[in-house]
Amino acid sequence: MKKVGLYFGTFNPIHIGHLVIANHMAEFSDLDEVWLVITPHSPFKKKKTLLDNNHRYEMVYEATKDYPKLRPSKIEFELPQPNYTVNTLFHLTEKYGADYEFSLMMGEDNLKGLHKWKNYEAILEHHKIYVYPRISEGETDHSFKGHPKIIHIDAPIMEISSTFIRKQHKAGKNIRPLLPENVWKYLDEMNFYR
Ligand SMILES: Nc1ncnc2c1ncn2[C@@H]1O[C@H](COP(=O)(O)OP(=O)(O)OP(=O)(O)O)[C@@H](O)[C@H]1O
Ligand SMILES: O=C(O)c1ccc[n+]([C@@H]2O[C@H](COP(=O)([O-])O)[C@@H](O)[C@H]2O)c1
Repeated sequence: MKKVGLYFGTFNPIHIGHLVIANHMAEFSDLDEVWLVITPHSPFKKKKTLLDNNHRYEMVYEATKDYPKLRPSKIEFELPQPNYTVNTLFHLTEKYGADYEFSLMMGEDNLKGLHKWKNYEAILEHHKIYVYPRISEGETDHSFKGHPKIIHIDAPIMEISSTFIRKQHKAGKNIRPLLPENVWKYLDEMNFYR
């Protein structure tokens, strides 16, 4: 059974911070593959500046096509919105559970908010969570400290965000090195975030 790490995000757009983390997890943990799941509508985020699902998918596809262990996933496109991760995990397990063991991947920042996620107890009961370091404020809930299903992986810290990229690109700054080259080309040709 293949071990798959699910990396959920809006990827608006995907940047090298995402790619470094996804590759690090695929190479340096016991995961066999990482699937980057493009979320149409993240529960705590406004949809305002969000690019169309298929454009975000296309950029994730372009970023990962030369990496055999990384795969873009459209699975949430057909599920109800906002997209609660517990529903997606249930759906994926029903569909592919015979061949794949699914775990979650998230930064330490997101772990600090996990107790606010829908049915997070059910998520932890059935799945492992791989956590990478991220600079952030606040404390991790004490029940998550030393939790047997929460696995810390020491990946590099890259403080880049899609918000920064969108904003600075709009302001006419050169943000090209922060994006995989194919993603930059697509974004530039399509005139996104202008
Ligand atoms: N530079 C980074 N290093 C590690 N993890 C990141 C980085 N940027 C985002 N993430 C994490 O990757 C996941 C997917 O990222 P997502 O596209 O949703 O966020 P983002 O890049 O912070 O976007 P935005 O700025 O639009 O909110 C999230 O869990 C987010 O916390
Ligand atoms: O299921 C939930 O309640 C839930 C709440 C917040 C976030 N998530 C997932 O976490 C991913 C990253 O969230 P965000 O807001 O940091 O982009 C997002 O794409 C969702 O899939 C899930």
